[in-house]
Amino acid sequence: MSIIWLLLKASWINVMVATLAGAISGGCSAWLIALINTAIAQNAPLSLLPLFVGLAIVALVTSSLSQFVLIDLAQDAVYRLRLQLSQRIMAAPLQHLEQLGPNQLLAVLTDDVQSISNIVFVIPFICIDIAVVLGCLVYLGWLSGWVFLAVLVFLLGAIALVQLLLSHVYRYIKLARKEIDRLFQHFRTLTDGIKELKLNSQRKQSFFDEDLTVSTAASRRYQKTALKLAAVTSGGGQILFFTLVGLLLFGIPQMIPSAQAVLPSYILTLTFLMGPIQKLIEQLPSLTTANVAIQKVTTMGLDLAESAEISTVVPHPHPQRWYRLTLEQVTHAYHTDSADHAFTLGPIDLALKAGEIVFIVGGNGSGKSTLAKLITGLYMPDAGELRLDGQPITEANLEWYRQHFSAIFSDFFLFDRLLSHDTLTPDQQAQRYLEKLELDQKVSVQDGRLSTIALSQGQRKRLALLTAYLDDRPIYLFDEWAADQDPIFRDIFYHQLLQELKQRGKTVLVISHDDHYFHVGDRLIKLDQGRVESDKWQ
Ligand SMILES: Nc1ncnc2c1ncn2[C@@H]1O[C@H](COP(=O)(O)OP(=O)(O)OP(=O)(O)O)[C@@H](O)[C@H]1O
Repeated sequence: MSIIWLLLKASWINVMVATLAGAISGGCSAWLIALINTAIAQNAPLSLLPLFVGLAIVALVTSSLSQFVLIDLAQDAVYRLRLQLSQRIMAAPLQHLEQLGPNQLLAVLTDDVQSISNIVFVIPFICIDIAVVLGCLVYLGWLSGWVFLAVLVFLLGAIALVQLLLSHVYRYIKLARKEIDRLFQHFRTLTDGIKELKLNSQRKQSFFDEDLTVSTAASRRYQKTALKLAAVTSGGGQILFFTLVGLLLFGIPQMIPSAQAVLPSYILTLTFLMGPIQKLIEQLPSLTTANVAIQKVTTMGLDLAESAEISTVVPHPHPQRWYRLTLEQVTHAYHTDSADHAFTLGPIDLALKAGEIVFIVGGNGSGKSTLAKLITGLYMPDAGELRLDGQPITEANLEWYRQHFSAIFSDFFLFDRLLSHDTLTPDQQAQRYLEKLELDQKVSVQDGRLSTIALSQGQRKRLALLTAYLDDRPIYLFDEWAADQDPIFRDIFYHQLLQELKQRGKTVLVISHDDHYFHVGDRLIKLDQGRVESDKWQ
């Protein structure tokens, strides 16, 4: 049923057009059957030929129209679903996405959307088959009210039985879908942890036997059970169909003697119906899978939409001037399953001035990156307030606020497409920076794209710095940027690049463990267990 809602939401007018065209096509098909019955009874008089040809043409044209409308509708629905989900992911708060984890998001974006897309492909054919079945039922009703009533009672019983079997299919498909989340997690281990797996055969074997095989086997078990139940349902449907034909042939003449005359027409119509009914039954497992997928996508979509940040138009996407950024009693807690190990940052009071080089230091897990995410607006404080030049940062101006920052986190992502806001083209600007970062022998830029990003970690970080330079934001944040640099370039970074940024009026926040270089900062903020332990100007 969810699939119908998906289509109705896409465009109920088109659903109506398709339904009407499908109904006409189904009606014409039923009429054709009636005509064939009449023709057989009357030795096929030629006077019936024009009607026969006309009905066949109308049935074909309306069925094609209905299919075209449904093809557009269904493919548009999947298109919108993909974009809407991606937009919702982009709009969801970072912490919420971190809690969900990449596996769940990927499973929905790939597996579920694919299941929906698969069924959407056959929806037009399913609808035409339904229209033909309904049209024929109307014809059967017209042939004989009593026989139709008997057939209807039988069909309702059969549908209830099929529905019962389907509810079990649904249960197993849901269980199989649950395993998919776990499988995606293992696939990520396979791709991201391949080096570690290759180097440790014991770990590789235990991962393969105890994680990957267990999940894959569970998924196979549930899928097999679901498909076998679906096969039983399909076989049951066929048996029920033959039971109905038998009932009509041998039972009805005993119960309703007057119906004897219409029975040949009934049997012919039901035999004609066998094709569409069989096809409908064959689609049941895919329909059930798609419904489970739609439920998953809807739940995830609603969950993301509920937590979505307010989308705002940023009035000045490249802000340059600011004077004072303050954090007042700001706190942030990570919500984990175990309350004993939950980490809380703050309350923190800080005032940052434009044009400073500020070092944020402290031991592992002291909260430096968490503080960086709060300062850059990636996390909203649980309590307390951020203010930029006295203006409180709320959801309404968060997007604008974030545009003040260019950050390279330790788990940075490198885009190969460059953006530039200068009068120079990105290629010209980037070439200058490539030389400065000693990468011009390795990488070139053409049409705003880097020729390669397959480089060493230190070189990739230099490319990230290049994109940050091109961003040209007023505040730069580097989270352990120099950790992967060779001693010579590390020295260039602390002594030359940071100073150049300062001379250009930029504020630079540097998270660092390089205590040899702490002295190059104007200020040193030391964190310990989520609190500011010391804050010194030097
Ligand atoms: N996504 C997360 N979910 C739950 N807890 C987290 C998450 N990220 C960090 N933490 C917790 O917050 C604490 C502070 O982490 P944070 O990354 O801010 O420290 P850090 O000072 O940057 O450490 P390091 O020097 O090792 O990079 C950690 O001890 C961890 O327990």
